Amino acid sequence: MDGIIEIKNVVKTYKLYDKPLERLKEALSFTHKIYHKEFKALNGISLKVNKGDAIGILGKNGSGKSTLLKLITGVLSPTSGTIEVRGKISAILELGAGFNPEYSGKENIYLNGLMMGYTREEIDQRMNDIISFADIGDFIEQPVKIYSSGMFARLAFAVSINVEPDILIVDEALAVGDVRFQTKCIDKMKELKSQGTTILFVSHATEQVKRFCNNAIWLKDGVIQATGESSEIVDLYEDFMKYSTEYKSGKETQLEQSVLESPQIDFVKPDDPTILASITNVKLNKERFKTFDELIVEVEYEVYEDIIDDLLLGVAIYTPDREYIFGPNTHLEKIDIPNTLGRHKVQYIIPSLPLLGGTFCIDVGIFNNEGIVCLSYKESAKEFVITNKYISEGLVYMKHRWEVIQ
Ligand SMILES: Nc1ncnc2c1ncn2[C@@H]1O[C@H](COP(=O)(O)OP(=O)(O)OP(=O)(O)O)[C@@H](O)[C@H]1O
Repeated sequence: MDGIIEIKNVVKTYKLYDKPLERLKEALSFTHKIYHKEFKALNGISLKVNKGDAIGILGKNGSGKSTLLKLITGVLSPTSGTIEVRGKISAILELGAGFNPEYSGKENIYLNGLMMGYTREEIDQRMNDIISFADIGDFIEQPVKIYSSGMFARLAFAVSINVEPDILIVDEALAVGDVRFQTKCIDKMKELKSQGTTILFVSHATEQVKRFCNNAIWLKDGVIQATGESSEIVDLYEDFMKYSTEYKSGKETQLEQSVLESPQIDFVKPDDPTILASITNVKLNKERFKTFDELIVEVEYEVYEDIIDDLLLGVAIYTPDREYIFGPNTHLEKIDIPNTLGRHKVQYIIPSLPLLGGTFCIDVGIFNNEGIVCLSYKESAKEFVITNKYISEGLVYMKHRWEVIQ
């Protein structure tokens, strides 16, 4: 089936001038001298949106979100590439766009409705719904130039969602309303969604995107960095914003290559007699997980003494900013590990990872004397990412139940 919006290889270039005068100089130049630099706000965007999709658009300031939405609504045209839209769009892009400041709220409702192709009679039929949704009292008869930004948002929203669009575009408009109004808008957007309206939704409130949208795209420097199920993309995006970890492809490997990059050489005792043991390799079963997946950390280590008493292995999980989450060791759990001369491998297995979304690091250490003397320690030996469907909020999923008492 064809998408309701199809974008193919779209580039949008802006001309940047160092001084405003240079724009004029360029326009008047007989020799066609170029005074501008070119800046690609969008660089090769391809996207297909299906009818009934609710798509969240994520990206930090300047990543190209508004430019993309303006291209879809036709306010801007692309420098190259094609955009096809099959349906009536209602958009709240910038508050105030499409409103005449001198007109009253009511007159602006007519203005907007007519611009969307409705007749006066059709607008009259919807007028009461729009006014009651906006809920700004007598201000509806006042010129909108005296409105607060909150009132403006109410009116703009009321108009946009009461005109039965095929595609509703909401760019950060909710942020200005109060919580009660936001709830009302989300409820109305849900209603539209259930009736098959396609929704494009830009919000810095990523939880809203997670809850409301089925899919999301993450724009970075004018290109689509990742696209997919909304809560997975939100997790990746939030991680990037917190830790600047680059998105890695979701390819799952059997046991991936060690970060320690030690080549597989024969076991050789080091010359340095103070080195009693050493961690030589750490592998994970994959680098991207979902909550409740099995995590396997395989630790390879070498012992250079005939025997090391009380040898213990610890594996710890941290957040990238070194918040300690969990760190058991073989001594505490009375597990014997090989402690004689040679190379050994031990697996640490969490059958069902309770961690919710995010990036995590694994430290690995071998010790003796109940963990007091460290023989070898690898900080952040491996890193893994957890992305999920929206199942809960917080850091870990705890077993729980609910009971209704009354
Ligand atoms: N008319 C313009 N002329 C020149 N550059 C522009 C113009 N409009 C936008 N840009 C630049 O294009 C880039 C993308 O801007 P855009 O407004 O699409 O980003 P955004 O993701 O919506 O940002 P924000 O979250 O701050 O609204 C930015 O670097 C911006 O400075």
